[in-house]
Amino acid sequence: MTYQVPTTAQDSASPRKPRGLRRLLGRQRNVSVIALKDISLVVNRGESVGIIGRNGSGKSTLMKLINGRVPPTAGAVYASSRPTLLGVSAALVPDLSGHENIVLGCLAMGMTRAEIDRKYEDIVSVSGLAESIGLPMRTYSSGMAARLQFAIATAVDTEILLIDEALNTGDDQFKDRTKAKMDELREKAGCVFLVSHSLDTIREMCSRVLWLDDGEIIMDGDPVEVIKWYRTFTKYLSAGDRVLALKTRRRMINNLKVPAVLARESGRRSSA
Ligand SMILES: Nc1ncnc2c1ncn2[C@@H]1O[C@H](COP(=O)(O)OP(=O)(O)OP(=O)(O)O)[C@@H](O)[C@H]1O
Repeated sequence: MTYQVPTTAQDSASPRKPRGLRRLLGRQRNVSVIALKDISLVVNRGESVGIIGRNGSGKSTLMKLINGRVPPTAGAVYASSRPTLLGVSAALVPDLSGHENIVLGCLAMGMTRAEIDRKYEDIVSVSGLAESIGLPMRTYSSGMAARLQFAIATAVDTEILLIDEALNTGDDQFKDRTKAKMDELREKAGCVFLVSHSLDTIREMCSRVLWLDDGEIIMDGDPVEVIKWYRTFTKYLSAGDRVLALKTRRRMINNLKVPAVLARESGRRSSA
């Protein structure tokens, strides 16, 4: 997956001196940023997949690809239904109350008024905001806003849920409720993807973990094992030992088992 980014950096290769504004801004041209390199994975019903990795490793890009928000520049993503992407930046309206935002958010996700009425109490209960639900959202802390957003997003009957960093702002009580909600979603034969820098959250919530680095899958498997090796890698980096860090990275990639991706014609879900 490659992004095309316009840049105004001076073109040192050009012998011609730019004039005026062009000189000030430099020559505009596109540079390619490779966000994901040739990755391949298959996720089955009932799995909750944590995605970890350093800043810029490609986690959010992978979520946007799975969701269909950005099209892949090569390869394809196949899903059995349209995934729902829950991100902390999704728009709720600060001047409206929690109650009004629930109605608005649910309507935006395609729910009917009858469905909203049926699910309203559950949404408020998951958010844990019963006492503040009549107050404008701008009076909420960022953690409270994230809780409301999580409760709204998970109310929709979605088979594939993508969560990008939304769980890290909640307190311990909320974490218990989100875990219960995620278990419920998995039991409904769906699957959940969770991006987070909180390794504890990932270990508690996920049945499988992907470690991404520099656009590549480094490890894919048991949460405890993947987190252990990711911690070892970041520890070496923090200590300035790039050689050991890269050795660890290479060793993990060499052990990686790339899944057999079935052709679309087979009728089975697959991704590339
Ligand atoms: N819209 C965009 N246009 C251009 N480049 C982008 C865009 N979004 C992401 N990138 C680049 O793609 C790479 C992967 O970014 P991405 O946001 O997927 O990483 P991330 O693992 O989610 O990072 P973080 O942990 O910091 O949120 C980075 O090099 C980033 O600069």
